[in-house]
Amino acid sequence: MADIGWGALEDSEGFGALGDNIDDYKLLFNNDLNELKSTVQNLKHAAHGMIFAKKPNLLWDLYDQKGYVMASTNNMQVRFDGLLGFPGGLVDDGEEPVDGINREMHEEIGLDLEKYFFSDEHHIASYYHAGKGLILHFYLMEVSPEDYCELELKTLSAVEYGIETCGIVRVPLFTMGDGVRGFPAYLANQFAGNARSELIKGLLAAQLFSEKEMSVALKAYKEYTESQKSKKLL
Ligand SMILES: O=c1[nH]cnc2c1ncn2[C@@H]1O[C@H](COP(=O)(O)OP(=O)(O)O)[C@@H](O)[C@H]1O
Repeated sequence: MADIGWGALEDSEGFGALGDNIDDYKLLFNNDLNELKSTVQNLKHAAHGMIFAKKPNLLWDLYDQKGYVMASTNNMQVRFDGLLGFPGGLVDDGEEPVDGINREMHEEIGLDLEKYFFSDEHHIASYYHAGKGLILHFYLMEVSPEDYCELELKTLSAVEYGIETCGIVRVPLFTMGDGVRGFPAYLANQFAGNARSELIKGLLAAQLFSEKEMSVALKAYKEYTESQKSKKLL
């Protein structure tokens, strides 16, 4: 494989560097955000969003699917860099995060901004990574199941499809008989930034999972990843 290094990507490669510890991402409250803006020079912002629809139905007459969650594009494993993440991206200098997410949503999933756009009301959390000088803003938007399916189809003709985005995936919202396959196994993928935590937060905020259901799923995910550490996989 040719090693061509970073080239033109060099300026931004540090933001996506692998090996983050989830504790590096601190949840911000309004005052924290204002204080950071006045005290830290060269803060960089990124904004990502989860689009979901609620449609309880039984997959194979067995598993309650609860609904649809577009937890990805802009690159999920499937991202250009091999990771999973939500649509969105870096906010341009001088741009507001909410304008950044709308721009990125249009570029990456072809979101029709005349019909759907993210506003401050959709913002549910922001996180700060001090080492990277990066603030991640996370948004959540519900659409109807019919519109969700239409949005999915549009992703194939988005400007960035095949470049930054390699296709969307739906997140399985159920757990199978072995207690791992389904949502817990999905969590064991590699995610960009703190997208795994954002997904968990988004599913709870959307009331697609109860706290109890989530804690059972997280326990299964943790036990599974722990058990994999001692396995020879290749
Ligand atoms: O879904 C996500 N949630 C949280 N952080 C993410 C997600 N996707 C990417 N990131 C992080 O956001 C930053 C910007 O990456 P991204 O690839 O989205 O921006 P870009 O497409 O503008 O280069 C990186 O630090 C990356 O690790």
